[in-house]
Amino acid sequence: MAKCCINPSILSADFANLEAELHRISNADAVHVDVMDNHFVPNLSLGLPVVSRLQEISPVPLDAHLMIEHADRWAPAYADAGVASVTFHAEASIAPIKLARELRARGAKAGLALRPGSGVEPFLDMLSEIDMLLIMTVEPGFGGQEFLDLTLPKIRRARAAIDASGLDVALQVDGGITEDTIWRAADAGANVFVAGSAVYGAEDPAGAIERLRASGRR
Ligand SMILES: O=C(CO)[C@@H](O)[C@H](O)COP(=O)(O)O
Repeated sequence: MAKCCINPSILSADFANLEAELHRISNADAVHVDVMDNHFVPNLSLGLPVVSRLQEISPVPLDAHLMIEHADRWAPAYADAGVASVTFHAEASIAPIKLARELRARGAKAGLALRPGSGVEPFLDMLSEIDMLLIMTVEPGFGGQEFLDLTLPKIRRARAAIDASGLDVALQVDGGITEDTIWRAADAGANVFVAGSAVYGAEDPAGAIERLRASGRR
């Protein structure tokens, strides 16, 4: 695998010491920021003002995952805040191609996310409009869940379509990623991995990132 990017999810971090927590994972490729609105998912996390502040203090680029309704309305502001990669849910967007173009026009990479139960096929014709496809490997909303094996065939189909397209689209997976599951997602074709509990639950988050990389490349 050419790439095995690990993006720790700050949902699992100690929010009281966020700046210190961010510096403990400075060997990560990006930090995955879970934005939840308590409507699209049954959980509430943080919003644009906090993400903007994180943007200022993070030693690595931000990878914002918007688990929010009305993505078309709210996502562009995250690109304007300088977030490197902004991922919105296909299920929360009325015009995903238009939104992806808008994010890119504002200088961000555009990501499209799918819930475990959403098919990938309806979105394969927009691969040229996005920089990353995120296949959720748990039901979005909470950290600490079990990796859903039923998502593996979808990851394989997405990988085949990306390879056939010849486009440089990252394939991200998020949820239940551990040293035991990362290699299976990698084997199916994922190359960007979000890990919350496996990183922040470890005594040495930087070491956990390296162990995940090694397992993802095996
Ligand atoms: O967005 C989500 C869940 O909605 C994920 O980013 C999780 O926060 C990842 O945490 P772990 O499953 O790795 O503990």
